[in-house]
Amino acid sequence: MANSVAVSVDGLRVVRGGREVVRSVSFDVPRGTVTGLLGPSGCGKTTLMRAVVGVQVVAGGSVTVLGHPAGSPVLRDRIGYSTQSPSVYADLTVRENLRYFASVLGAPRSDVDRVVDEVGLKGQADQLVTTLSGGERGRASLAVALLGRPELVVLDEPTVGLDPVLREELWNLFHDLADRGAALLVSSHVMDEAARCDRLLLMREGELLADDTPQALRDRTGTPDLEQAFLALVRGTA
Ligand SMILES: Nc1ncnc2c1ncn2[C@@H]1O[C@H](COP(=O)(O)OP(=O)(O)OP(=O)(O)O)[C@@H](O)[C@H]1O
Repeated sequence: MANSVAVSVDGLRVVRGGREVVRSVSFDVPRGTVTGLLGPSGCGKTTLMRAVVGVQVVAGGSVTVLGHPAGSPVLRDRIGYSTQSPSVYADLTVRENLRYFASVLGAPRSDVDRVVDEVGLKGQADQLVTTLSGGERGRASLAVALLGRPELVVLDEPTVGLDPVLREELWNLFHDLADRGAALLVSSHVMDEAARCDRLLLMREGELLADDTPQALRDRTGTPDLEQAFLALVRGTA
């Protein structure tokens, strides 16, 4: 039987610029769920995601992804990662970018139309990336991360700058992907997105304050509001 844990992080420590920005963090990301990574700007979310996708030098601890050490070459086409800065070629159209990345990743060509549709860029598929809005460019990057149906999808603030309708559509897409068995690790610094996650990792100053379901966090802190729950955890009153 396949392991139900997609990512296992144990005692992870990361030092950047001479400062420990991730301090002994441990958690699992289960398959078939959307796990949210939430916390204020600068708390270490991107650094943690970089460690999971295997592009971050770590000072200690271990990160195991789909049964392999993070960064193993065998994981290359099993993980989709979308960074905060769009990583698509500005002088190509959306479709040209996706065809190129599909061939690099060995994903079927039919995937191009699927992911264009999933991120809601059908109307812009033949537009040059340079002419896209910021939100559209971000979605083009997201489309690249979804090529090849990765088992783990790591998305760094994928809904920044999007209107509420698009945000809703993308969160529905994330849950569809999880229902099909993928593990998603999605960061946000907007607390109202926390309620949309199956599980939450709340981070502050390089440490994990909580690793639980939204409901359990509300129950534990005695507040119906996740922002208030976060504040209660910060103040140590929960
Ligand atoms: N290359 C670097 N050199 C030195 N310090 C760094 C470097 N990259 C990040 N940091 C520091 O590490 C800490 C964590 O940064 P990180 O980008 O992981 O935060 P974040 O939670 O993703 O923030 P945001 O929500 O603003 O993107 C920050 O204090 C940041 O200033």
